[in-house]
Amino acid sequence: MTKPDAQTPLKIGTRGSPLALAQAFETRRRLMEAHRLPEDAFEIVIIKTTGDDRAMIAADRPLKEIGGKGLFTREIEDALLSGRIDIAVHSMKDMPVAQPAGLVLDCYLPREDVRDAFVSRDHASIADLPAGTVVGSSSLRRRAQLANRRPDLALVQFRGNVQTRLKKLEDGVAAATFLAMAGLNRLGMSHVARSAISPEEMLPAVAQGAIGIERRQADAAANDLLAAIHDGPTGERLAAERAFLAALDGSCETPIAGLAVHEGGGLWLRGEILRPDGSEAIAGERRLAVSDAAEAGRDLARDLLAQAGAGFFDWRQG
Ligand SMILES: NCc1[nH]cc(CCC(=O)O)c1CC(=O)O
Repeated sequence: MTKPDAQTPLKIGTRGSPLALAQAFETRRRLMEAHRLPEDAFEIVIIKTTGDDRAMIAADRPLKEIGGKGLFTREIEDALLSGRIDIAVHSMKDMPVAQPAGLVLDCYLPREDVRDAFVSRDHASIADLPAGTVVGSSSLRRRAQLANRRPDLALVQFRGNVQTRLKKLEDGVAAATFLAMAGLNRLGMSHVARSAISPEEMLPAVAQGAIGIERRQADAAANDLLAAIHDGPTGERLAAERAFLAALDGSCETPIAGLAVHEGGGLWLRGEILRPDGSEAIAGERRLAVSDAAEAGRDLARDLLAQAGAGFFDWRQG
């Protein structure tokens, strides 16, 4: 394998937010350690995405209204395909279940904490929130789950990167919000979390806490480099979760939660779908062999869809 060096560094593409950069640095560190390469064998290339711009302009609108998940990945994938970058670092929870032709996304770093963090100055947990408290979140899943569990609370849209959202809390736009524990940990900001929310209370997003690294299918050198830092157990968990998501035709208009954990040599997969207003939630689980991840994920999705019945997805037309 031809290894990258200072003359021909491996170009690592990433968005420019502090969290995205922390993820790119972690990827570089793991590649340096696995291959005994110096830092200058890598170049971090920041790719500005349409999503970053539009999110800035329309900070108070739901993501689906400004163009959805793909907005944040399209330019990065174009940069990969054109050769401007060699690998791309992503939060797996933001990634569609299928990649464009010519690209592969099968390298995952060891997963961080999968839980959501409860963030608030005055309150210790969701249970601690008085009726009528204003909670900020623009995540369809978190909004639906909170409305389902606590219909007595008020929700406001709350988007932007971690720093922006914390500023909004400080400014009193809301009394509490949610962030991924993984993001806070990677930013060295775990102190911001008042408590971690258990998956029993709020099942996290599919792939939450996992970093994925995308490459060109034909790039054998990148394939070899990435194989050394891939975390197999994370791959097994995401295989089940993403099969579940794919079978639900998961778009960012659908509140979906899913989590697989290893248990007794196999996997325990839990899933939940909700109406966006929280008026109905349908949950289920499967215990499965690791080798059955794709089939079991699809099977759980079919089960939840059958329980949901006609009408559950009517809001999709709205
Ligand atoms: N949608 C934004 C996003 N994508 C990934 C993370 C956190 C890190 C992760 O889950 O890996 C976040 C922020 C958040 O939900 O607080």
